Amino acid sequence: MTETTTNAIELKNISVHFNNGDQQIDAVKNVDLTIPRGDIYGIIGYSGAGKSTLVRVINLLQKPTAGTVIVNNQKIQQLKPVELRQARKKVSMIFQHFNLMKSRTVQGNVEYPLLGTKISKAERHAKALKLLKLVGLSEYADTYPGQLSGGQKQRVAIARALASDPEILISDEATSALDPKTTKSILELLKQLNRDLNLTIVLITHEMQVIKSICHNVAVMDAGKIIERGPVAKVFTEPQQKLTNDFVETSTNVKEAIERITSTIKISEFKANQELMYFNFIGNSTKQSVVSELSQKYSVDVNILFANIDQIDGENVGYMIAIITGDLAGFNEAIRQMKNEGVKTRILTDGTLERGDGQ
Ligand SMILES: Nc1ncnc2c1ncn2[C@@H]1O[C@H](COP(=O)(O)OP(=O)(O)OP(=O)(O)O)[C@@H](O)[C@H]1O
Repeated sequence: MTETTTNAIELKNISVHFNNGDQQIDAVKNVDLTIPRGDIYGIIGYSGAGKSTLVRVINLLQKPTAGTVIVNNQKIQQLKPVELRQARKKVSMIFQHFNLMKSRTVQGNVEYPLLGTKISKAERHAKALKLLKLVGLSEYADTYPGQLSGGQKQRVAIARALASDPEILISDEATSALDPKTTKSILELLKQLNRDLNLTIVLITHEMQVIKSICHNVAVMDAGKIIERGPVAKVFTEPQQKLTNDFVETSTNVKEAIERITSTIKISEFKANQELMYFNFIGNSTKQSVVSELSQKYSVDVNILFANIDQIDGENVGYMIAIITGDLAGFNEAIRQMKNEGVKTRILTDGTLERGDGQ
């Protein structure tokens, strides 16, 4: 008997090895992963990190070499084939390339998972139409996939994935082939399904932007391991690993901004009372309050070169790069005060975020 929990998925000490001729590939190495019911959980990593292999373990599309897979409180490796078939229906997948059948209509594609089940033809039709309405494609029932845009195809794939009334939806790079606007609309749809159907969503991506827009929690994978995990707002503002930091900086444009700024201004010509600084703040601190606090309270001058505010899992997160001019005492006091208020500061002396730490 497995203990009953509120977790949708528990992977315990999972390893997956492939044999490629003489070579063994360790695609997943001793991974533990717990995903609460109703969560939107992101898994991010570069190509080859082992993300797809790991999520395919959830419905045993990929048998793990070692470890335990618990889905909906069932140890699914112990299920009989007929029970496993039932359990698998509760876990649906969507993919980057939609995998629709060209020769069937949109409605035919959505009905496909219901063929061979006990429900009647009329019920099947009604269910497909209801799902097409849910994904905003009612008027496309008789259309063929070839006549649809990428975003519409993904909506059909989502409707088809929902046909078996799943409790878990796995999205494997489902927005990677879509433009930014369409990506946004598909992510909005996933968010809505998570909310309205209490669908647990496991979302694989290589883009932190995607994680940021809909996930509550995130795990970062590298070379078969989870190297960092936690609530998205925390991982975003306090990345512990360099790889995580790279993903964060790329998605916030901070890295690009630093490169642009340090190539256009000459830090070597700064006066003794000038610093190039990076600020990062969550929640109520705003660009205005950071700037006004610095300039009014501590008599330092702030010349903003870059500023950006992000929404991460419902929280405001701000990033700012500025040249600060002022006397040392006021400057140090300002930094101390901001640190107390949760504003992170770094001196970008050599043009990178790695060196020079005002914290
Ligand atoms: N069936 C297989 N046989 C042999 N090696 C495999 C197999 N499936 C995956 N691999 C290898 O396992 C490693 C992890 O692959 P996986 O597809 O899980 O990574 P990923 O993070 O999902 O990357 P991508 O985003 O490119 O799909 C890679 O080195 C890959 O070549």
